[in-house]
Amino acid sequence: MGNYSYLSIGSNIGDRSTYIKEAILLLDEIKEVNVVQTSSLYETAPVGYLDQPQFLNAVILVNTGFSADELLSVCQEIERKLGRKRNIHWGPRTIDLDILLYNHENIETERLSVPHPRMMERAFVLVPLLEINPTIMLPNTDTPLNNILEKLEDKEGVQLWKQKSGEGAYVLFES
Ligand SMILES: Nc1ncnc2c1ncn2[C@@H]1O[C@H](COP(=O)(O)OP(=O)(O)OP(=O)(O)O)[C@@H](O)[C@H]1O
Ligand SMILES: Nc1nc2c(c(=O)[nH]1)N=C(CO)CN2
Repeated sequence: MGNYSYLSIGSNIGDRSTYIKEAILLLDEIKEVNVVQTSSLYETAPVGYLDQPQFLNAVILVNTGFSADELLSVCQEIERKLGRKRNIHWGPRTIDLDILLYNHENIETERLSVPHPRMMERAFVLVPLLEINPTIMLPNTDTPLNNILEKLEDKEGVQLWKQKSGEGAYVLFES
């Protein structure tokens, strides 16, 4: 499967870490998706809509035969399976799966913008992303994402919650 994509995962309702593990399992079960790397889990202060519980966030790297649009549909199906309700914009959710990057492509359609349009202003995305790829560059630029993270104020709002142990898809599943 020739495509690589980084996905951001977040949850701030219920058993947050189980929702995140379930989402990773459901993705990895799909024939056309292979979860290659998983970041640690981070507890993060909500941004955008502040009156809601702390999130758990992670970033994963998948290898996939799907197009970016097909991958988005798969992510939205997993959100539905895990009971995501869209009541308040940026509000609380059982699970959220966003496409951060897809190969080195720039994509702009009705339903999909890649790179994710808000990823550069989100320490809850950049910290786990840089954990699994410390030298990642903003696609088609010579800008290291680490330089962007250094300038963000909300780094303090991102705290390690569960350190991953080893590499691969299931590093968060050990008890
Ligand atoms: N890169 C992307 N990843 C996921 N959804 C995207 C992306 N680009 C555009 N979208 C569109 O955004 C719409 C709203 O997504 P969602 O409700 O998950 O937003 P959110 O995750 O709460 O907010 P944010 O997009 O700021 O993280 C989706 O229906 C989807 O069509
Ligand atoms: N800490 C944190 N804040 C958020 C998050 C998130 O995943 N983590 N997701 C949002 C909408 O996608 C809005 N705000």
